[in-house]
Amino acid sequence: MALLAGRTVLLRAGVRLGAEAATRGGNGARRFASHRVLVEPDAAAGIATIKLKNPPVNSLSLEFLTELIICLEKLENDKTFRGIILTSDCPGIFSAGLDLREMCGKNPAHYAEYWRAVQEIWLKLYLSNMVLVAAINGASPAGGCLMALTCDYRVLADNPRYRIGLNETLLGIIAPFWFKDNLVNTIGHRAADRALQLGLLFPPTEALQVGMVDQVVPEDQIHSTALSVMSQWLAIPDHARQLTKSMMRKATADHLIKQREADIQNFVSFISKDSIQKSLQVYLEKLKQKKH
Ligand SMILES: CCCCCCCCCCCCC/C=C/C(=O)SCCNC(=O)CCNC(=O)[C@H](O)C(C)(C)COP(=O)(O)OP(=O)(O)OC[C@H]1O[C@@H](n2cnc3c(N)ncnc32)[C@H](O)[C@@H]1OP(=O)(O)O
Repeated sequence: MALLAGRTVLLRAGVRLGAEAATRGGNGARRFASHRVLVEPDAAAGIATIKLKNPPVNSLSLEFLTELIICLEKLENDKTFRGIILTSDCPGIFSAGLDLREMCGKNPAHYAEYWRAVQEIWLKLYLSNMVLVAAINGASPAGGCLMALTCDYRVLADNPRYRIGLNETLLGIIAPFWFKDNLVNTIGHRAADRALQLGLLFPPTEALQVGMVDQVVPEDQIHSTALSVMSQWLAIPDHARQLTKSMMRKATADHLIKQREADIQNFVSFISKDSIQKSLQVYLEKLKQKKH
């Protein structure tokens, strides 16, 4: 059933899927992997585990986003799968968010192409017909947090270094309205107002308290917990759950869909400003110097 999916992916022609491979797993399910997106299918259970693998920090580059979008489309169109567990293959990092190098020192056409891909991954995840469970096994700032927020349920590993939140203001940039909408829908208006203005990154206990995640578990239990949550969600008849999900999310998604082009133009003109470019460069430089 395709109640929510089925929209077109608008992406640059010629983006390579790298070493994409499709083979048959032990249980007969197709196993497909690209350079950076590993898919572990469990056909019997109807679940695919997506492991993000773009070391060192799973930053969301254009190529990585493109691979992820294609992977999600394949899974969405494959009736074998009713649920996805989204997790990371990079130790200690779920995702560092948008790749700052895609937003620095490039031309307006590149910024526009990049932003369209960011919008697309959000729409694909947020409107998926499948049950999405985020098994957050590492730090999850900004775009990394946003990916987790699109899921139906979030389990976070209990490690004080695994902070999660929309920290855009700390970089001198602004979370777009649809990041904000997704956060407000998750933690409520007052908590989102404070979290966004201060760019808060919540450690696990606080993330649970504010409702940013649904459960915090010891790190070695993250996958088993995600599987058990998934089986609970998959016990609900698909049509009822999907229609309910659509009812809950459609207005938020439509808010972006109706003004996608204007949102791209806003992003391009904002990110192209000298002052913003300067802030991003300083932030990147600080990240690099942190090690030395
Ligand atoms: C009227 C108003 C109109 C408004 C219009 C609005 C328009 C919209 C505006 C723009 C909106 C943009 C939204 C942005 C969303 C984002 O996601 S921005 C990205 C935010 N991410 C972060 O702040 C995370 C930064 N990274 C870290 O904090 C740490 O790296 C980590 C994730 C906690 C991991 O730490 P550690 O394991 O110690 O690794 P590091 O040594 O720090 O990093 C390793 C290398 O990776 C590089 N790197 C890290 N993060 C990124 C990244 N996001 N992008 C690119 N590269 C990254 C880091 O520099 C290191 O590189 P090397 O030194 O070369 O090894």
